[in-house]
Amino acid sequence: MKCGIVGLPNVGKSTLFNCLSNAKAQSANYPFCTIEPNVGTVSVPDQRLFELEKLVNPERVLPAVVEIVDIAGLVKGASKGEGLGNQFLATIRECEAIIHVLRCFENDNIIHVEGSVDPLRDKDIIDIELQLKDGEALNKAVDKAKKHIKSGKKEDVLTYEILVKLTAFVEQGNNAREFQTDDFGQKIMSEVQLLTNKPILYVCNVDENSIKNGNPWISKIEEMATKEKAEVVVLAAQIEADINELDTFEERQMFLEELGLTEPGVNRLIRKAYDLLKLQTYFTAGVKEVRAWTIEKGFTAPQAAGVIHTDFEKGFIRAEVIKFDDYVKYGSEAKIKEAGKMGVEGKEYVVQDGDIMHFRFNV
Ligand SMILES: Nc1ncnc2c1ncn2[C@@H]1O[C@H](COP(=O)(O)OP(=O)(O)OP(=O)(O)O)[C@@H](O)[C@H]1O
Ligand SMILES: [Mg+2]
Repeated sequence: MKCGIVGLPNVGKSTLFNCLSNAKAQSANYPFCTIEPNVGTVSVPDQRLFELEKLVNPERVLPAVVEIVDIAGLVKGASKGEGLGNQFLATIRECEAIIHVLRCFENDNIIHVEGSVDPLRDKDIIDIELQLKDGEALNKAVDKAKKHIKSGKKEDVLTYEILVKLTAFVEQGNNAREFQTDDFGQKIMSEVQLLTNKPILYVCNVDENSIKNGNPWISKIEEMATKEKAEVVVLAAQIEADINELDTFEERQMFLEELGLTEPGVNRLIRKAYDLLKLQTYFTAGVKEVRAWTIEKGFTAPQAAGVIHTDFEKGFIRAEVIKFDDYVKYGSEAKIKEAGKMGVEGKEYVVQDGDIMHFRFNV
């Protein structure tokens, strides 16, 4: 599961990537600094892990991770191969969700490829390029679907009709994710793997001052995002990157507090990205290791077990489930059992966010 960071050149994508990830990307004040995509894994901050650590006292703690890709900047004409055009778009296609960075900071020393700060205009530039690319893909899909309607099958006719409507919708300058359709339409749409149908989250990259005093662009971006049913995160990538460089936790905390923050803005971003990918967490807790595992929402117990090892899924017998709140309330597995709070669940059980799981299986 990957999240791609997109935006115009020189808006702070690599700076953001560096605050998020252990991998380091080159970030500098010139457009097209990034050419090859940078890939990094990001730990998902989760307070519950700290609480379980206190209770279980394990040898190690492993958080959930998501993969983040820092992509080259996109310019007008990218869909026709301008800038790093097509390569850029291919990388986005491989991502399951998009983080779109919008420059909201003024700084005359940092080149803006459009000559001025206007994040809504910038957003439109990117949207148009992605829509053009989707238009190409859709026209091909329509041609293909047209051949199938000769079969006379109702489903084929419907597919064709939906694709024609969707193509017109996108060609009129809309993102596919806003197309109103039923489940069947959604399925058809997902098969075309459109760039503008990926779930999206906007990052307002502001300066330090805006964190304390606000920034006029934020409300405009929020308004736009509400219409799109997308999420917005406001953060100052440069200052967060600087804070990240500090050696001790105490120092970092002190600087954050000076900004009026209790945690880095990127933590909020990671959690939202995790949500955007429709992911959730369950835990395993033992003396050797307390660990967060990533599953898709709706996974059953055997599917969740399969994330640890395929044998766990194949040989699944049952799962013992403790609710996180019970773990904290009773303090140990023994006491939870005593209180009759350990659930025993079968193959049909749908794992809930925060469940602490033990799997019984044979191979
Ligand atoms: N919030 C911010 N406030 C001030 N300066 C910033 C902020 N975020 C990033 N910058 C500066 O903007 C410049 C461009 O940043 P960065 O290299 O991260 O952009 P990019 O989007 O990755 O660009 P490219 O598309 O060329 O790879 C850097 O000099 C960085 O220090
Ligand atoms: Mg970059």
